[in-house]
Amino acid sequence: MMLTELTIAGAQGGLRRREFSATELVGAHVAAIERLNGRLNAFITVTSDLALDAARRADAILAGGEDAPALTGIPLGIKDLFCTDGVRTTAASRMLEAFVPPYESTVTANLLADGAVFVGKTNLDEFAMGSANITSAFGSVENPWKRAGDEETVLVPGGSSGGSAAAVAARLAMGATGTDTGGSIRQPASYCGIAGIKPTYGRCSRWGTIAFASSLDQAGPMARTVEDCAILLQSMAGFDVRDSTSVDIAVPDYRAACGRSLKGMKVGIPAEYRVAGMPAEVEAAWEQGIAWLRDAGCEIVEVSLPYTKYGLATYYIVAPAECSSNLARYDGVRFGRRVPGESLDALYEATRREGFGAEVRRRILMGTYVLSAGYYDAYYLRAQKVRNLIRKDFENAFRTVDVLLTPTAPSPAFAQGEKMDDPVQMYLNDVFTVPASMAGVPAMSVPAGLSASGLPLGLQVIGRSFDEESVFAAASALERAAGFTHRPAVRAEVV
Ligand SMILES: NC(=O)C[C@H](N)C(=O)O
Repeated sequence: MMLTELTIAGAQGGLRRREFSATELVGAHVAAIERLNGRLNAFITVTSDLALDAARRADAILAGGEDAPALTGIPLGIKDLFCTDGVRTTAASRMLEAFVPPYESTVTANLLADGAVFVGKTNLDEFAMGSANITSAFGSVENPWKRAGDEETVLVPGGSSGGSAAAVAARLAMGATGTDTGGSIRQPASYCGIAGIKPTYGRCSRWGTIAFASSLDQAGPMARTVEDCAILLQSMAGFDVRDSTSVDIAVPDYRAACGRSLKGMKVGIPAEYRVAGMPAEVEAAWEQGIAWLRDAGCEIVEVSLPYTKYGLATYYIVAPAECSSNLARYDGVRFGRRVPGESLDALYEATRREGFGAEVRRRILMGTYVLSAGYYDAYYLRAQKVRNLIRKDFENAFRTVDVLLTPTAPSPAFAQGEKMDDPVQMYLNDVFTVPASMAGVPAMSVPAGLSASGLPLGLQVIGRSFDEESVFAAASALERAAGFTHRPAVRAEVV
């Protein structure tokens, strides 16, 4: 049996039926990481020994009988933005190169309590700022997919959770955690041919997740199937007194929502997402998705989200503003890197100049500018007002429909080196994902098919606040209709 090909749902059964042990399952993934991570660079830190120890403990628990927690023995990658007790957590930044947290984030603590085994910390854009995983201080990540007939060109995995997406696609982990501020789970999932959900803002605790833009950051799972994402989110989600923005409402049975009948579900197609210049194949994948949902019994309704066109512009005001404030803590005094200087100001400057990469500095500068006296009203305050209008757009749409369907990204994965010198081109990758982030509503990317060049294209399902169940139901119907069994060129079994 090819253990690295299993889904989480499949492995849960196999472990309980003793078809293989957790040590074998984790061992197969650790071996795959050892063979492939040198090339893909999906992990910043590999924790093989810790993982194999945890796998042995998992086997002892599984031997103990039926009530082993749900994720016992399941190997996962953890985005290196989640603090992990005793395991280095870098945010892919030189600033935190040697930071070993003395505590565990709530999301990873929840996964550990359910028995999950962490095989390592996955690469990302520095402080989660980027859409191609090229801003990491630990080097870029290679997308395991190749354009048809072109083994040479290295493609980006998307970002910022690019290491998580590449690791899951290449079968180095069965699932992974991601975080999504403006698309960081959904866009890399789309580029790497896997599923990923950004839950409703407030569904997962942000405690112990290194902050980028606190009013937008949300943790979520990435895995090869919709059901596996449901299984992971079940564990990750929940109220936490330590995060005042986490919401105290019950977490429903997400797995039961997968495969639920869609008869009578109303699906909105937002007119404003038909942007000029969208590649024909992305549009075609979208039309196909609409047809699949109609065939599954949904009623398709045209809706309007008029403020969508301001989504990107306002995101790139609000997110940098919050980032400039959150990242002020990296001053060389309290923790992280310190570069000595003759005065306190000199120490701050030297530390921040050396510790932050170009994209992080750009965001801090933009953020500081839009928050500064004289510009605050013109930019930040206005952006917040527009954000409210974007949120109202969604509220209005969800009065008549249950979910929305859109493409996840305007293109398939692009080549490393492309769009590097043009930040605005890079920001445009987020055009379809950012509005749901601004509104705080849940949104999921699911693989829908391949482009003419043989690369995965994702579709996005957006739902009402706290109604991830409808999102899972629609996404699993799309997954079934798409029958996406394609696998990337670079993966565990082919090396
Ligand atoms: N963090 C994210 O959601 C990624 C987004 N592309 C950004 O650069 O802000």
